[in-house]
Amino acid sequence: MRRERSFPPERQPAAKPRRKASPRPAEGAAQQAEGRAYFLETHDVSRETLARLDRYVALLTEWQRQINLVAPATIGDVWSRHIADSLVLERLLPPFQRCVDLGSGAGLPGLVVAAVRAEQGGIVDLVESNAKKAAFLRAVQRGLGLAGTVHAARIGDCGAALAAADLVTARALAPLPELLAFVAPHIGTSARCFFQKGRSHEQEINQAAAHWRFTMIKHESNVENGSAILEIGDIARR
Ligand SMILES: C[S@@+](CC[C@H](N)C(=O)[O-])C[C@H]1O[C@@H](n2cnc3c(N)ncnc32)[C@H](O)[C@@H]1O
Repeated sequence: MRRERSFPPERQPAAKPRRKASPRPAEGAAQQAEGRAYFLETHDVSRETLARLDRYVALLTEWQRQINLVAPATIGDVWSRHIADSLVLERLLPPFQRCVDLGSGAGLPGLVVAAVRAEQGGIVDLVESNAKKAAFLRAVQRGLGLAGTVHAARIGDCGAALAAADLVTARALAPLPELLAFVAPHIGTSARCFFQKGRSHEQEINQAAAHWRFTMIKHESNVENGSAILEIGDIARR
C-alpha cells in the first residue's frame, strides 16, 4: 500500500503479517541450504544475482566466525531473515545513480541492493563506523566486483557522500528523529530516503513530526508484524 502524507500525520492501521514462518531456529550449513531453497521458491532473481548473493553468504559465514556481523543465532537463517528482508526494501527503490546505506553493519540492506542492481550501474556507498565491519564490507565489494565506497566513519563525517546521493537507505540503525537529523543537513532536495522500521514506527513518525516537516509514503512490509518501510523526502526543520 502506498500513501503520500504530509504532517501532522493521520493514524495508519497496523500492518498485517504476511510472511510464512521461516525455518527457525536455524544454524549451520543445512539450515542455510533449507533457507536458500525456500528463498528461491519465493523470489525471482537472475542467475548472476544469485551467484553474487551466494558469494555474499559464503563471505558472511566465513567472517562471522571471527567477528559478530549479525546476531549469531541468525546466521543459519541468513536467506529469509537478512537477504529477503533487504530485498523487500530493494524492490521499492527507483533507479538510482548513487545510494548511500547508513549503518550498514553486515551490509544490510546496502550490499544486497548493490548485488541485485549491479547490472544497472547504480553505485552503493556504505557507511559503517566499526572498522572490522567496514573491512568485511570492502572484502565483499571486492569479492563480488561491486562499485561503491565503504566509509569507515561516523555518519556525521560523511556529509559529502550524503550530498552526492539520490537515495539513502537504513535498517535497524536509529529512531526516525535521529535518522532525519543525520541526513537533513546534507542530502539534496530531490533525494529520497528509505528507512526500514519496526513496529514502533508510528510513534517514531509522531516524534519526528514534532521537529521536522517531511513528505512520506509508508510501504507496509512483511518483515515482521507491524513493520514498514518509510519513504521520506522534502525534509526541513520546523
Ligand atoms: C544494529 S546495526 C544494523 C546493521 C544493518 N543495517 C542491519 O540491518 O543488520 C547498526 C550498525 O550501524 C553502525 N553505526 C551506528 N551508529 C553509527 C554512526 N553514527 N555512524 C556510522 N555507523 C554507525 C554500527 O556500528 C552497526 O554496525
